[in-house]
Amino acid sequence: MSVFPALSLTGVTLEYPDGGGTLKALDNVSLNVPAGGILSLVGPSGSGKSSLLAVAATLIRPTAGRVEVAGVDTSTLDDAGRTTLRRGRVGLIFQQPNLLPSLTAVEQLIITDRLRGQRTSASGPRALDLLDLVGLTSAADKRPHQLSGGQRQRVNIARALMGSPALMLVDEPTAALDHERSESIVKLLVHLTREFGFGTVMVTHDMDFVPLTDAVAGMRDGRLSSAVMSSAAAQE
Ligand SMILES: Nc1ncnc2c1ncn2[C@@H]1O[C@H](COP(=O)(O)OP(=O)(O)OP(=O)(O)O)[C@@H](O)[C@H]1O
Repeated sequence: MSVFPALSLTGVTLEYPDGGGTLKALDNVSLNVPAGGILSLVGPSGSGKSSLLAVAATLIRPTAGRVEVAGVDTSTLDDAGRTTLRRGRVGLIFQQPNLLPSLTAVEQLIITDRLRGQRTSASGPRALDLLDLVGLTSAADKRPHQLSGGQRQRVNIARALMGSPALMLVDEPTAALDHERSESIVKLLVHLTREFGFGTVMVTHDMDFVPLTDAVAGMRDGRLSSAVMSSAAAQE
């Protein structure tokens, strides 16, 4: 497992122009997510949760502060370097799986290797292994309209594992699912976090599943309450 935290934010502030002034979407946020640990991020609408994920994903540069992904200080990278880091080391899982309607489950995974510029015969077997791991062995040849909401989210998760992510950023993965399916998706994310040794930040509105994760941090008005992540949990 990596000696570096999967994600380290130090004094991160993100301002948006707002009328004549500025709005602080993130206000001096510091956070460490160890490899193999999973953090729940909760907070009211507009508190800055998506902004935190966007900064961690290197999609937005912060106004101030430091963002390190797997030990890489992202402020030292140009746009191309950030894109390479994101494609190679960051997995993104959103509420809506955004699968391509014409592709089968296994093709949804293989295409991500192509997008990374990797044309290798290993993509197919790896994609099938990952579908197996998320419980979709028999659904590899099905297209999105033939899958349930929970199965689509599992394809989405397997797709995010195709690179070798050090950091997994997950935004409301269960918002479209019933309670039982939601719980099994969160349990799967916890299991994969341990198994693959990446760090995970999961935004959730559902407090029921927070105890399944290692720690919880609350956001309010761009500020983060302390999130102490047990390294013991990360090393289980
Ligand atoms: N592109 C933008 N331009 C200007 N202001 C923005 C932009 N994106 C977000 N904001 C503002 O930044 C603040 C934080 O927004 P953010 O989307 O991060 O909150 P959130 O906690 O993810 O909300 P939700 O739970 O509704 O998704 C809000 O006040 C929002 O209006």
